Amino acid sequence: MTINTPLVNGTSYCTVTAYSNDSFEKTVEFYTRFLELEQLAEFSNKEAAILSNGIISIKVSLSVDAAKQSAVEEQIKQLESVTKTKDWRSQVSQTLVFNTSDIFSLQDALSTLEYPSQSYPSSINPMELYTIDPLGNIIGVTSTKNAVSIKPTKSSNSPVSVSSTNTDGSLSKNHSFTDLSYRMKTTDAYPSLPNKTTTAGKKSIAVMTSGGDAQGMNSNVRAIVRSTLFKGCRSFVVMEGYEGLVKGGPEYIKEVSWEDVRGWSTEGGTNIGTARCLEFRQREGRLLGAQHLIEAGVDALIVCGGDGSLTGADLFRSEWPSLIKELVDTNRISQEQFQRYQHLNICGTVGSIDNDMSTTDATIGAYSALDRICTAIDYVEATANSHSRAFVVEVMGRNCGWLALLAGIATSADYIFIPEKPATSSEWQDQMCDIVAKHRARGKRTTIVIVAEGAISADLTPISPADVHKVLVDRLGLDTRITTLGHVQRGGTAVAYDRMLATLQGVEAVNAVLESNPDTPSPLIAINENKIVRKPLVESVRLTKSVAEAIQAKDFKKAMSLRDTEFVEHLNNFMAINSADHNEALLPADKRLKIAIVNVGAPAGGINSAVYSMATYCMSQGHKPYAIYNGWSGLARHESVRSLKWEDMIGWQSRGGSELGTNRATPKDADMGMIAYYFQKYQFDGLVIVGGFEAFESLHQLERARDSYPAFRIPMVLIPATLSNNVPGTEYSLGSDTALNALMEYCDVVKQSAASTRGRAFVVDVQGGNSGYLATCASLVVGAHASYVPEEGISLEQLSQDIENLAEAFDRSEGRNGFGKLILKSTNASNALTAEDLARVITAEAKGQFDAKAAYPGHVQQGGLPSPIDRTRATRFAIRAVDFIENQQDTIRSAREANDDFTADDKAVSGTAAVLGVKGSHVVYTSIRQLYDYETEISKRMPKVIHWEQIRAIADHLVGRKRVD
Ligand SMILES: Nc1ncnc2c1ncn2[C@@H]1O[C@H](COP(=O)(O)OP(=O)(O)OP(=O)(O)O)[C@@H](O)[C@H]1O
Ligand SMILES: O=P(O)(O)OC[C@H]1O[C@](O)(CO)[C@@H](O)[C@@H]1O
Ligand SMILES: [Mg+2]
Repeated sequence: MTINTPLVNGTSYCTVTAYSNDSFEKTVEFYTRFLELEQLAEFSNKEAAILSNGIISIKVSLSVDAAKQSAVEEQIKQLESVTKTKDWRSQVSQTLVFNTSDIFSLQDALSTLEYPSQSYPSSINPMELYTIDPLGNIIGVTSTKNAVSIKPTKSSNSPVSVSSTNTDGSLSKNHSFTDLSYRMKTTDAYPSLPNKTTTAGKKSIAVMTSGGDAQGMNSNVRAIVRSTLFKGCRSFVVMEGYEGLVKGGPEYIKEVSWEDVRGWSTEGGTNIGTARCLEFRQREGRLLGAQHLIEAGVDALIVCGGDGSLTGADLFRSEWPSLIKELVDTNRISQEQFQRYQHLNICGTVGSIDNDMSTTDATIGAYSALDRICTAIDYVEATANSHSRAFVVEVMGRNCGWLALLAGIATSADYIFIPEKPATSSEWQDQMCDIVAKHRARGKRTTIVIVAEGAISADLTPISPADVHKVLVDRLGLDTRITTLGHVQRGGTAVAYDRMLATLQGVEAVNAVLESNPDTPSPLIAINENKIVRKPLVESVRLTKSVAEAIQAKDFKKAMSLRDTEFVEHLNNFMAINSADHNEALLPADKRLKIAIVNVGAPAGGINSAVYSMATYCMSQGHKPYAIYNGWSGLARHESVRSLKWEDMIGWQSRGGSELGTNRATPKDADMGMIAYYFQKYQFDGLVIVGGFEAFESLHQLERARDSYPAFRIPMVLIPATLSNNVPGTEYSLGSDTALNALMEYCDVVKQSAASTRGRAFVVDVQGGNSGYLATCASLVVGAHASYVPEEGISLEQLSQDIENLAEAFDRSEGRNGFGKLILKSTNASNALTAEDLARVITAEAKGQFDAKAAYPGHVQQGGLPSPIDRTRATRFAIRAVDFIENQQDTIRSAREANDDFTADDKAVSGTAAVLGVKGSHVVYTSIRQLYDYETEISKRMPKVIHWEQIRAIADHLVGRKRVD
């Protein structure tokens, strides 16, 4: 803390800094003291800042009354006592990583220090936090609402200025900082990159896979091995799960190197073997396990497995003291070993297709298994349709219904059976037959019923596919077949989501074991609301067990609540869309609306699913859904509006492309007047736009046109859908997952070709406009040697470094397989260099040692069928969009009634035209005004803040890419 001028009557300037990375409690105390100080002195100028490693700083100018001077000085001393005294500059890292929940708690305290700003209306952003570099320069501004921070990229060169103002409006700071194109946001969503440590005190970290194999386990092992080595530690794998521990020795507990896991991300199953090991369930088995770990000199064990494996891990942890005591007492380990291995440093990463572990939203493998199920059902649909048959499809999941539920939504199945929502035998029979019969009566030629392998009726009796088959045949006379998908569900390579999840969790698991001390509870690495987090293993195991107990006690509500955070919402969504208008509408007649939907921009996976879900949900609510075909130009030129009928949309949930037709014209391009005319004619009460940046532009234009055209004075909402994932207001757009998977599959094939050719690299040209999201995520999931994105550009220094790295890698390969190299280049990463040019440059520089070729996946990146993630998220978004239109009716009505000149400047009214987005797992709505005016780099068609910088760092780190700063 510095007091720049002595405290005297009048204004004195005082800088106070709190170091929140040290202790959160300390920081809270700091604020409390700070607020007390505010009671004693008048603050005329306040600045709150988040430093670049999460440290909080506050600067104030104090006007001190002479009578209170000593009290103020005393209070400042108190403040000093909760302020870290070490020289913090040496500790400040360049990466900002802070815990969002901490920030949210701190906001309450911070909001009392309202920091006014002219660049953001205070009603929108009551306060800004500043990111400050180690030398005290402001390098970014943060909205406390989003708890995001902004920092410039390293190779930046275009100046961006940030100004802040005092309470009286005078300029307080005007900073220019260089920022290449956009500012990157780093939150705690991703694990921090491990810092390289020295080999002093080298630890040995082992990883094993256990239980049923799951796609993505190999990515997890690869990330753990490489992060371990990067940290200067020794890396081991335990072969064959717990069996390897029980058997022990170098054959089962093997030391591995960086090269041993090369290319593993693209391989299915688990390359280090897995097993269901009976001996480990016995104490003697665990005793042997402990002995063998100690003999191998392993300090920490990371277990990738399902609920069973992690239950075993938890038991092993709790028994450890007694196990080593017995080992030393029976001379199976030495006193020295006994002393050294006092604590079992253990960590779980959840790998299982079942998604049945409490406290994590997704387990590694679950989305890949879902993908296999949806692909199989999409296939079955074709034959079912040909014969007009019913199919009962049994899916895995043990006692969890997640796979069946999500597959039910993604394939618009007619009926599902899951353990969490059982019915009595007569209830389910009647309900299923009623729904299937209604679907058939409306012309549906296929019937798909999904049965989770753990399905039960309300009295806990298992429901088998044969039971369901019998009812469909006996009561409905349907030609019915049973398809048991079996182990196909665990087959094939991991989808992109699982590769990312497994990789990020692997990196975090190594961080966790290295940071742990004997007092740290053993962690499980989970994903919550899209953030990689640590949970106490013991608690996760306890909660998981309580799901089974709740089902046994027939407390199904509790069982469901212990599943992942979206489970109940998914179930309600499934029920709402699958019965459409077959029953009495839910809303009374006066609440029923006419809602239009339109697709704008390029096709993206999930667009049809959004239309289908929106329309069927509207029907179940009692609304009338209208489709605008062929975008705004279709409407303006051909009045292409039709009300959507259930029977017209059969199969749309799973279909790629856009059934309604889409193009890039905005309302202004098409004809604003004609569009308003048709809105008036059809008396729409709400509008849902599905699309990317042109859809965003469209919403902006319509909202601004409300003053001139009363027909647009209705709630309007945008569902973001574009593979570029560049729509402001959301971290995720429909279609980006489909595109990522399409690109990933393409890259896997190209990489295989490169590996077989030996000495070859491919430069893959990646779509995405000015957004490097797709190239960045793809580089992580395919293990690309390097990626170039528009946000960073291509510097000659980095390019030459990458070529040098490439030469080194090919040198090391000595002609072995597995050395296919990929470089991903966003088309817009450079205006000067195409993928072709890059390939030529690399070939020339390689001087015959290797060569490079360009590869252009082009529009293949739009994907064929939408991925299950895009389908199920489309359903969630569409239903939320209709809810939004319902909820905004009163606001818009009173605004219409109150004012002939529609005052869209009013915040509540402008909020009725919004972008629906996802932040973490939360669906949020942000007004188009706020986004367009303050959060968008219009010329670049990009949000000002992007959230995935850390993925780039991790992708680079796992392939050993050297960066030129
Ligand atoms: N209660 C327990 N005590 C000791 N070990 C256990 C326990 N439960 C499971 N294990 C060990 O973990 C192994 C795997 O458990 P399980 O077969 O339940 O699979 P899982 O890890 O739940 O994975 P998945 O369900 O995806 O197949 C078991 O074979 C056993 O070796
Ligand atoms: O592969 P196994 O041993 O036959 O086990 C099948 C079980 O494993 C899982 O695939 C994963 O737990 C379950 O869904 C299924 O019940
Ligand atoms: Mg299990």
